[in-house]
This record gives sequence, C-alpha cells and structure tokens, in this order.
Amino acid sequence: VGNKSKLKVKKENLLNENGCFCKLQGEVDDCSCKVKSIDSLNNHMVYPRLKSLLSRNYFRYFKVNLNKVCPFWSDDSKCAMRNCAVNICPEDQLPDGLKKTSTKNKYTEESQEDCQGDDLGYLNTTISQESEQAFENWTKYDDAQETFCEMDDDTSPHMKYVDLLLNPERYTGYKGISPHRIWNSIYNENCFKAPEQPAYNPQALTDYTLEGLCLEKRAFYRMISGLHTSINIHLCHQYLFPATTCYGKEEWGPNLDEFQRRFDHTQSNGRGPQWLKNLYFTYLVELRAIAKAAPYFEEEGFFTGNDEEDMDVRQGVKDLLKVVKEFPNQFDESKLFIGNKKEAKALKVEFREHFRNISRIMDCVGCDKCKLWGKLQVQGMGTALKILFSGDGMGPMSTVNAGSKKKFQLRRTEIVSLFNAFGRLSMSIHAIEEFRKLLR
Ligand SMILES: Cc1cc2nc3c(=O)[nH]c(=O)nc-3n(C[C@H](O)[C@H](O)[C@H](O)COP(=O)(O)OP(=O)(O)OC[C@H]3O[C@@H](n4cnc5c(N)ncnc54)[C@H](O)[C@@H]3O)c2cc1C
Repeated sequence: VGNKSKLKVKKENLLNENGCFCKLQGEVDDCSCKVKSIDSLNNHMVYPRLKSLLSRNYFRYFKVNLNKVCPFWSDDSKCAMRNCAVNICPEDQLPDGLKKTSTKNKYTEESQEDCQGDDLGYLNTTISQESEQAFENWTKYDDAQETFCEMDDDTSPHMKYVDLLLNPERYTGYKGISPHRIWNSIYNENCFKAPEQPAYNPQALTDYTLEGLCLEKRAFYRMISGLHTSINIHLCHQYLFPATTCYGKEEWGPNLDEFQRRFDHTQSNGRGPQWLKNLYFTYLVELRAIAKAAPYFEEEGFFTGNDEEDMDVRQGVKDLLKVVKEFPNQFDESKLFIGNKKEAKALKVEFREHFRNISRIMDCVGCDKCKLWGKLQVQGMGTALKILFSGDGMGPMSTVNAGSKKKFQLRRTEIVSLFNAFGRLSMSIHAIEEFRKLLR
C-alpha cells in the first residue's frame, strides 16, 4: 500500500510539473492573489451560490440581436450543425415583468399612464423628427463615453429574448477557418503588441510575448486569453460523444483527451498551462467589479414582476456579495491608468476602442450558440470594465465621472451579462478541478 500511494504522489507531481496544471500555482500574474485561494473561494463559496442564482428568471433571460451583419467581412460560413442553433424564447413564456404587453413591465407606456393624469403638469412633448434623431445621436455618444462595448440597439425588431438555461454553452462543432479568423483578428488586430513584435500566428503557435508591454496592455491580453480559455474549457467539459453503436445514444460529458490536447504542456507547445492561468486573471477582474459595484447591486430591485421571486433573488445576490466583498486579495484597478494624466487618458481611450472593436467582432461568429455566449461574455466583461474604470464610486449617489452630474447606472442587460459572464468563469474554474480529479 505504501508503494502504491508513493507512486500516486509521484504521478500527481509529474502531472503538476509537466501536465496541464504546472502553472496553476503561486500568484496570478500581475496580481498579489494566489491561484489556490481563488480555487478555494470559487469552488466552495462562489460557484454554488452563482449556480443557484443564475437559474432564476431575472438572470436566465438575455435579450440579444443575433442577426446583426458582421461589419468586418462578408463571407462568414454559417454553422449548420444542430448544436449551433439557438432557441428563441416566445413572448408568452417570459416572466410578466419582461413581456412587452404586460402592465407589470415598468417600461411600457401603459404602465406609466398613472403618472400622467394631472393637467397642471402637462408638458408639450412634441419634438421634430430631426431633433429626435439628434437626441438619439447624443444619447448614443454619451453612452459610448462610458461603455466599453458596442451594445445591441434595444429598439431593433431583431432583439429577442433567449432562455440561457435552454441554450447552454457547450461543444457545438464550430471549428476551422471561421473561428480561427475571429481569434486571429482579436489577438492580432485588437490586442496590443510591442512595436518590434512579429504578427502573432495563433495556428502556427507563434509566441505572443508580453515583453515590453505596460500593465494595462498586459491586462488586456490576459483578460481576452482567459475568456478564450473559458470558452474552450466549456466545450471540453460539455463535449458531445457520438453513439458507439447503431442503436446507442450520443452522450454529453467531460472529454479529458480534448482538455489535454488544448492545455497540456507538451501537447500545446508549452503554452496551454499559461492560458489556464490567464483564466484566473479574468476571474479576478470580474470578481473585483462585482465587489466594487456591491453598493449599487444592494439597491437594485431585480424586477421580474413576481414579488416573491424578486425578494429571493435580492437575498441571493446579497449573500453572494457578502462572500465576494470579504475576499481579501482583490484585483487592484487603481494601479491602472495612472502616471502622466494626458497619456493615461489617451491609453484609456485606446483600451476602450480596442475592446469595443472586439464586441463588434462577436457579430461575425458563424455559429449562433457560440455567438450568443460570445456576445454575452464580452458584454459582461465590458460591464466589469465600465464599473472599474468609468465611475467615481458605486454608491447610489455616484456619478459617471468626477464632476459629472450623470448618475452611474447599469441597464438590466449589463447586470445580466456581468453575472452570467462571471458564472461562466466560475464554472470553468470548477471544471478544472474535475479534470484534475479525472487525471489522478
Ligand atoms: C467567440 C467564440 C465563441 C466560441 N464558442 C464555442 C462554443 O460555445 N462551443 C464550441 O464548441 N466552440 C466554440 N468556439 C470555437 C472554439 O473556441 C475553437 O475555435 C474551436 O474549437 C477550434 O479550436 P482550435 O483547437 O483550432 O483552437 P482555437 O481555440 O480556435 O484557438 C486558435 C489558436 O489560438 C491560440 N490559443 C488557444 N487558446 C488560447 C488562449 N486561451 N489564449 C491565447 N491563445 C490561445 C492557439 O495558438 C490556437 O491554435 C467559439 C469560438 C469563438 C471565436
């Protein structure tokens, strides 16, 4: 028995040194937080709470436009596989508060009639069409100053609610030229590179070096790479195994070989373990955004039109926020965009523009299911960046920028995408633990 357990320890050490997990130790790059403490926080505290919260009506319906034209290239090959399709949620199956026709929807004209009965307060609200257009443009401009994402236009007839629980992120079979073009464009055209660095060729595994890049630019790359890791972990974790006999059934489950192909030190030319570590960086950024915006979320109603459900969700969110706020080794956003004021401001603008571009690229994804989750996760990350870098604080009286009168606000879609995006990262870290066990 002694020899057996020694062998087991030896095998485990070998896996940790050479396998997928060799970098998952020590501190997360550019942060003072240990990988181990994130594993423990996430797997025991955050993951179970988020899992339950994200199944509630407020968080499970996401409004999205999957029909926007790709602004960068035209020949995107549409994935025709069954697993790429998204089921749209019919209006009658939505919670009351989200139905267009419902009097419980606090945004419909009917539900606002109560406030308009008083003649003395009459305002002539007619405005010319040109003025309306101008107002719309101003609002878009104002919004663009504070958001890091190109948001879908809420008035478009193509905006549809999707039930995220019925359309889980998992293996779809989307591979080849189309996703490679997306990742290539993201890393080569939208991540930052040192001037002397050659073009990154993701397929040829050319090294993407962070040497010579400032903290902000390193953070940008790590966040994107962490997102890429998370997407790929999900497809390995919820993989579709074909039926093995004529009468057998296909089965969903974790595919260890696929995980190793992507993240094992030897099989990925030494780069997979670092990609796994980047996931922890992305996690820390979104964790910090949720902690920072806690005072805002503590005041949020999480309205769906069902009082009991809304109260439960508020309670669940408060419970999660308590855990998140108590975590001591948070990402420190105050170290970014400091130094020379003019240069820091210009860098922030550049950072925001690059990120907005990545949100536009999501409309070029050629598989609807991947596009849905890609858009949601990029929007969620954009919301985290807005929280970390746009406001002067997060209390109910906070404003968008110091000196501005505009109150800091998040739209429902931003809250839904942030919590779900964080939920994806949380699930990925949890899945790593499962793969670790499978490898033992
Ligand atoms: C937005 C988006 C969403 C997607 N969603 C899904 C989905 O839900 N289900 C599904 O089955 N497929 C999805 N895909 C496809 C999936 O991500 C892969 O592109 C596909 O499985 C092909 O994998 P690959 O091995 O060729 O490498 P890819 O993942 O396509 O990567 C291309 C190259 O990038 C480099 N690379 C890989 N990982 C990282 C990293 N973490 N950081 C830095 N560089 C890296 C490597 O050099 C690799 O060769 C999605 C693709 C995109 C663009």
